[in-house]
Amino acid sequence: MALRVVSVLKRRLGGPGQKLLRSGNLLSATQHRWEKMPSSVGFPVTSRRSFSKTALIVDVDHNLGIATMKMNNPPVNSLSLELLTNFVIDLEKLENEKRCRGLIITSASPKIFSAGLDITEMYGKSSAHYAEFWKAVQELWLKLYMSNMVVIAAINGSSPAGGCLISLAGDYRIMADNPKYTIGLNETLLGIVAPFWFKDTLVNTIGNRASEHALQLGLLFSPTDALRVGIVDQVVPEDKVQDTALNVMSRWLSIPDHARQLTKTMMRKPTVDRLLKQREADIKNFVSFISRDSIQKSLHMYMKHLKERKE
Ligand SMILES: CCCCC/C=C\CCCC/C=C/C(=O)SCCNC(=O)CCNC(=O)[C@H](O)C(C)(C)COP(=O)(O)OP(=O)(O)OC[C@H]1O[C@@H](n2cnc3c(N)ncnc32)[C@H](O)[C@@H]1OP(=O)(O)O
Repeated sequence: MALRVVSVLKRRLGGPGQKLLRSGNLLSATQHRWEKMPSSVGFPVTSRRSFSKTALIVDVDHNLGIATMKMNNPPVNSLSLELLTNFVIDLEKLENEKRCRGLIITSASPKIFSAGLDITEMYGKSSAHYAEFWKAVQELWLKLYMSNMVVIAAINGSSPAGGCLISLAGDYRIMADNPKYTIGLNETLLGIVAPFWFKDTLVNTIGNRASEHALQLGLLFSPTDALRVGIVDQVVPEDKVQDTALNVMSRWLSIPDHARQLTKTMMRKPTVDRLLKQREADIKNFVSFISRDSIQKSLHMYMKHLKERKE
């Protein structure tokens, strides 16, 4: 199957996309190599590099120009300060790899894409810790939302709150068709409020009315409902998520990088600028909000509820 997908990738880049690239004199080293491949054989992986850090496994296929990043923070891929920090470091590395044009984000442990922000980072800690944590959350969103790479979320499990934000920050979302999985910004269920830039990212994806409805009620959507409302772009059988991501990537990579990137910037920059203009104020706001006794109590109760569910 993987070879078939690679053939599709080569065919796609040999088509109109390739012509566009040629006319714009924009062929990247990776695409040159693709062009030389005879179409009857699968694409040999001659240059593959992996780096694995705590909580993140990154695999770069230089021939395809695609990196796959697997969140690997058991049991639920909660976004701890460490995971957020490593995520940002690895994104920067990939962004600087000229031949890496596409990124697929997924989970190393099927069933949970990511449980969102690590709640234990948000209660019973110092103000300095909350500030550091929030800065890392901001940093990841800023880097991901404005990435020069094509970013596809291969959502192979549940994806509440911060997990949903990571998916929304990408360019395209593919979710596994399993009614047990849910996705959405459910902050209000925890007694907290999605910050304005979480809200903006959702509004940019599904529009104002659907966002207001989803945010006020803290809705967690099944894959079918997520597709209906537009939170995800495609729902596919569980075992087809990765191949579909590669296939979709080939379509996106057939567009000349500079044109696609400028378009992405044009669409997203106003949203990003809103946070950049008030980044420090947003951190202060988070610290003061999360430090409130009532909020600390809500988070504590929520964690207790998560644990009691199992008993
Ligand atoms: C007006 C101004 C506003 C300014 C801004 C201020 C406010 C703050 C905004 C903050 C935005 C927050 C974003 C977030 O992402 S908050 C996190 C939201 N996440 C969730 O609600 C998900 C909670 N988890 C679950 O629903 C489930 O765990 C699951 C992901 C569906 C997985 O279910 P299952 O496989 O059954 O696993 P368990 O529930 O048994 O969980 C296993 C252990 O993991 C712990 N856990 C789960 N989620 C988290 C988490 N997010 N953080 C930390 N730990 C988590 C769970 O307690 C279990 O622990 P145990 O084994 O020790 O019992």
